[in-house]
Order: sequence, then structure tokens, then C-alpha cells
Amino acid sequence: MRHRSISRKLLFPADFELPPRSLPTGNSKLDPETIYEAWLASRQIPGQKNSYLVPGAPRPLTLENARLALFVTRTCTFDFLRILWGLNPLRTTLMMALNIVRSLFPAVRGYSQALIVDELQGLVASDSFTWSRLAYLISSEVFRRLIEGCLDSFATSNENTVLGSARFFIEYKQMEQRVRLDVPTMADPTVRALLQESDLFARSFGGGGFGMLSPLDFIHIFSLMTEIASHLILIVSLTHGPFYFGILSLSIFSTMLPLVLSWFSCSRDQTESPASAKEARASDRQERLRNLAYSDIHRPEIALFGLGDWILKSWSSARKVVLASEQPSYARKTSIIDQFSLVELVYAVQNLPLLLLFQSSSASLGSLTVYHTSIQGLVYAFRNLVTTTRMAFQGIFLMSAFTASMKLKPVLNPKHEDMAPFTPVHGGVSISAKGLTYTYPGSSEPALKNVNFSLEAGETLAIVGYNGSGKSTLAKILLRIDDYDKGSLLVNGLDIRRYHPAEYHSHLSAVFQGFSKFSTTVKENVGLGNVEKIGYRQAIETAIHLAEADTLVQSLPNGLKTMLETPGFESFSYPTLVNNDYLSQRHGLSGGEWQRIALARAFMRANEPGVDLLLFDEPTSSLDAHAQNQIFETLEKISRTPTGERRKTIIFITHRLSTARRADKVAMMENGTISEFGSHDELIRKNGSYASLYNASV
Ligand SMILES: Nc1ncnc2c1ncn2[C@@H]1O[C@H](COP(=O)(O)OP(=O)(O)OP(=O)(O)O)[C@@H](O)[C@H]1O
Repeated sequence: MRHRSISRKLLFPADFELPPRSLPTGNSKLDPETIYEAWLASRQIPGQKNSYLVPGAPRPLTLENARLALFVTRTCTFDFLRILWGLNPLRTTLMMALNIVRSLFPAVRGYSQALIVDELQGLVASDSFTWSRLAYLISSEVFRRLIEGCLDSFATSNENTVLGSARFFIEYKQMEQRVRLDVPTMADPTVRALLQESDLFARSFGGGGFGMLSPLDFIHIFSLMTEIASHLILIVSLTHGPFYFGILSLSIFSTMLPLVLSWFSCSRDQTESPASAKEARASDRQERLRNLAYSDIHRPEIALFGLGDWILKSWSSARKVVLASEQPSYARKTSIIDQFSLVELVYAVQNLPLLLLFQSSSASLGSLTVYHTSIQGLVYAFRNLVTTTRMAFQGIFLMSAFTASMKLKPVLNPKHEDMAPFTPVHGGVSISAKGLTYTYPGSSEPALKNVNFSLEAGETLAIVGYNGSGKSTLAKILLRIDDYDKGSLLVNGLDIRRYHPAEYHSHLSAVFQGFSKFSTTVKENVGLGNVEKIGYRQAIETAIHLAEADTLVQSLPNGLKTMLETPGFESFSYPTLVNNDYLSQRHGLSGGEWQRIALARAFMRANEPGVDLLLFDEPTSSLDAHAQNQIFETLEKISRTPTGERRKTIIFITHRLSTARRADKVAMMENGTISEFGSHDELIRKNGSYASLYNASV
């Protein structure tokens, strides 16, 4: 695919290193070595150690940040623009050329209008006026406007096409990276901030969302400079000699004055606005509260606990802090009278050179018109240039976030030289855990402490224990969804860290405690367990049958095609022009019914020959006793060959201890560790924690 091959060159360089999680100490703010370091340094709040701007906050215009912007520009901007150019070379070149041509329009417009004014002046001043000449000038002006209009609309549609392909490319890369990154990588707050800014960068392609600059507007900076040059040429051609030179200097001074004034007010504003930690906290809080108010998943509890007023009150106080910080400094510090007199002063100074020029006898009305329009055009173009450059300044840091995020490597991926292929062993997978310890990021207490156990290939293990004892955490580590901090974990005799997670995952199937409820059809909810077979009705029906969900699916209004209703964010939506009522009508399911769908999804893959480990976290917690027994019978059946030989290892977590006795081994978990390990009978004989839990449950 074209996008892929082009992007690999720049965005996934050979070393593909995971950036450091925090900035090394020292002068790295001024001497970043990587784009990631430059991005992180630009977020540092001046004068506040280890405090960072919230994602998306504008960077203050400081000397350090200007140097960082320069570093980013040098390191990746031109490569980045070259990649975008590579997506659509002809149209991008055309876009650049048209932008330059368009930048000449205002000067040509002024000149053409001046010719007409001169002709009209001739009409007023003398009798020898020729109507044909005026008609010629007016028709060429109409023609010029026509050409201008056509070029404008062509340039706009061409630019939209270029932006469209650039946007697709960026969004594609974002999506690609999002689906690659694993749970531990995403748990890092700095990584999340990086991805948030990278998202803003992608959105900026959609016409400057959040007031951000599209990176292709770097071209606009160039065309604005051309426009300024064309105005200057016209102005200079009208002003010769020392007298005119004085007028010209005054013109340039008066042009620059408002910009200098606004620049000062803006830089003062910028150094003040985003910096305070209080504002950063308020901004974060208002976003959280907004999400709380918008989210369907929290709606029942908001109603139940009457949280509406509290949310509104808390949001409005945080929002007020943010809005106050966003106010431009002149609005906070300068009175209306000050602003009014400033504007008046600027206009007065701008009119001065015009009056002086008018005094000179040689100036025609037309040249005065050109002069006046060019001066105004110059002011306008300068203003645009300043705004565009300031936006580009922010855009550069968002681009650095995008480029740095593309270099993120999933934490769980092994180094190339350490990677080992998954070698299947007869009967399932063997597992040996020694001293496994794990603490969740941000937690002070470890969730797993010194976990030891081993399991032969083809054995069945039941993990039981009290709430919060670490069962699901251990499951996530065994499934290589999460990593551990200390200890060792061997699967088929090899360190689990040496397997590529994607390859390892292809040899197992699982049901998670908090399984996903996708807002799509039953068919897809089940088929997603084995996407290669999502189009095979037979495979889906078999999985549904194994999960004891046939009756449920038959009872649904559109069978497999029934759209399921889910609260939450994991929704798929397939926009369609065809108004299929059954697609828009969604059907809710009970907790137990959803569990059957999740089991069917796991069975889509569990039955495959290459799948050696099945790990089910509380698979039957919401099922009735009959269905629960059926599910365990099915598990037993698919874990054996027709001749009764074991072929898959099964681990299940359960609070129903009657099911635990089905397993070959039982692991009793307490306070993050396995306190007892053995067969059901052994543990009952031991008369320890498992025995008392078992006796209490039967
Ligand atoms: N994402 C997380 N971040 C921080 N701490 C977590 C996270 N998930 C779980 N924990 C903590 O880790 C500990 C173990 O949780 P875990 O979910 O593994 O327990 P469990 O034995 O499966 O509990 P239950 O029987 O209620 O499902 C608990 O103290 C829990 O609060």
C-alpha cells in the first residue's frame, strides 16, 4: 500500500527506540537529542520543575521554545512535507504554484483599479477623453476578476484534495499506532499526553480545528511573503527620491506599528496564560467533568446518586478559571479608552504618508489609489503573516508530538535480538512462574507479590480467592496483556518476554472479567473472536452453540443480524444510506446473555487446532447452574482429542468453588500471592484457607 511504504522511511526509522519516560536532567531543554525530548521540553512550565502544560496548551513564546521549534523544524518538518508531497506530487506542486499566483492577485487588482481611476481623472480634467479606452480597462478588469474567481475555486478544490489525502495519511498512521500500542504503554501518562497532542495535529488537517494551523499552511507563509514583496515593489515603484524615501519609511513604520503593538500584547499574554499549575489543573478537571456529563455509561449512577448539580457546579468553577486564563491580556489589563485611542493613533499615522504624497503635484489619483491599497494590503498581509507564523509555532510542537508518537514502541514487544518463535509443545502449554511481582503504575501496594506455581501442558488450573487478591492481574500477565516487575515466567520453557505478543496471542483464547460489549450485530460480536472466520456463518453458529447461546440468538428479532445495544465507548458505527430499520433498532441483553455472547466469541478461536491455552476469567459468573455445567463440559470436551488425549491447557478464575474441583490444580490467592497450590482434594485435606472458603460456599 502506498501510504505504508512511503511512511516507513521517515516515521519508523531503523532504531525504533522507545523514548525515555522523563527528561534527563541537565540542559536538555536547550539541547534536545530527539524529537520526543524537544516535545517534552516544550511542555515544561517555565520556572516550575516537573510541571507540564496540559496537552494542547499553547507554548509560550520564549527563546528556549523558539530554539526547540527550530530543532523540530530542522529535524523533521522538511522530511514530513516531503512525505506529504509524495502522496500527491502533481497536485501538491500545483497547490504551491497556485498559492504563489494567488498571492500576486491583490497587487494586480490594485494596479488595475488605479488605471481605471486615472482614466476617470482624465475624464474630469480634460475634454480629450476616449470612452473606448475606459471600456477596454473596465472589460479587462471584469476579465481579470473572472480569471481570479476561476483560479480561486480551482485552487480551493485542489487544496481540499491535497489536504484530504494528507489527512487520510495522518489519521491512518494514528490508527495504526493506536492499535499497536499495548496496555502498559498506554498506562504511561506522558504517552497519553503525546497521543492527545498527536490527535490534535491530525485534527488540524480538517480545517484548523481548535484554531490550530494545518501544516500545509507553511506554504501559506511563503505565499504571504510573496504577497508582501509584490506590494512593496508597487509602493517602491511609486516613490523615488529622498522625499519619497521619507514617505516610504513613514509608511513602513505605520504599517509595522499595529503589529509591533499586538506582538507585545500577545507575547505578554502568552507568557502569562498557560503557565500556572492551577490553570492546568482546572483545565484537566473541566475536561473530566465534561466527559462525565456526556458519557452514557455513567448516566444511571449520575441519576441514582443525584450528581447533576455537583457536576455542574464543579465544572463551572473549573471552567471559569480556564476562561479567565484564556482572556487576552489587553482585555484584562487595558481599558476600552486605551484601546480606542491606540486604534485612532495607528490610523492617523497610516494616513500621514498618503497626505504627504497627495501634496506632491506629480502624483496621479490612480497612483494614490495604488499606494493606498498596497499599504492596506501590506498591513493585512503582515498581520496574516504574524498570525500564521504564531500558529505555525504551535503547529510545529503538535507535529513533533505526531512524529514522536510514531516512534513509540509497545513496551511488551521484545527486542529484535531477543525475540523467539513460539514453539508448541504436546498437550497445550506448560507454565512456570517464579517470584512474580507486579505493582500497577501509580499504586503504592503491589497487586502481585512473589507468585510461584507451575502447570504441565494440558493441565487445568482453577484460580480462586478473595476479591482484590490479584486473580485478574495474574491472568493479564499470563495472557501477556500486562508485564510484571520482578520474577520469571516461562511458557513452554521459554521466557514469556521473548515471544512477540501478537504471535503469543494467536495461540490462546480468553474471556476477560470485564469483556467488551461491542455496539454492533450479534454476528460481529461473536465473529470478532476469530476475524478470519467472521464471514463464515457455520463457524459463528458453532461458537454460539458451544456457548449455549442458540436459544438466545433465535429469540432475537433479527437473529445473528440483531444490533446489540451497549452503554460505553466501544461502539462501531457503519453509516449507511439505506434505511434498514433492523440496523437502527438495537436490542439490549441481560448480564448473563452478554456473558454467553462473550463466551461464544472466545469459542470462535478456542476450538482452533493452534490454540493451546484457554484462560477464562469468571466465565460463568452470571450464568445459571445448568448453563455453567454445560460450559465446563464443553471446555473439557474441546481440550481433549477424540481419543481423550489432552491438547489444550485451561485456566479459569472462579468464585464458584464447586467448579474449582473440576480442575487438576487449584491456586488459592490471598493478598496478591498464591497461598495454597495443589489438587482440590489436597487443599481440602490441608484444611487451610481454601478449605474454609470451600466449606463456606457449599
Ligand atoms: N488498573 C489498575 N490500577 C491500579 N490498581 C489496580 C488496577 N486493577 C486492579 N488493581 C488493584 O490490584 C489488586 C488486584 O486486583 P485484581 O483485579 O487482580 O483482583 P481480583 O482477585 O481479580 O479481584 P475480584 O475477585 O474482585 O475480581 C486490587 O487491589 C486492585 O485494586
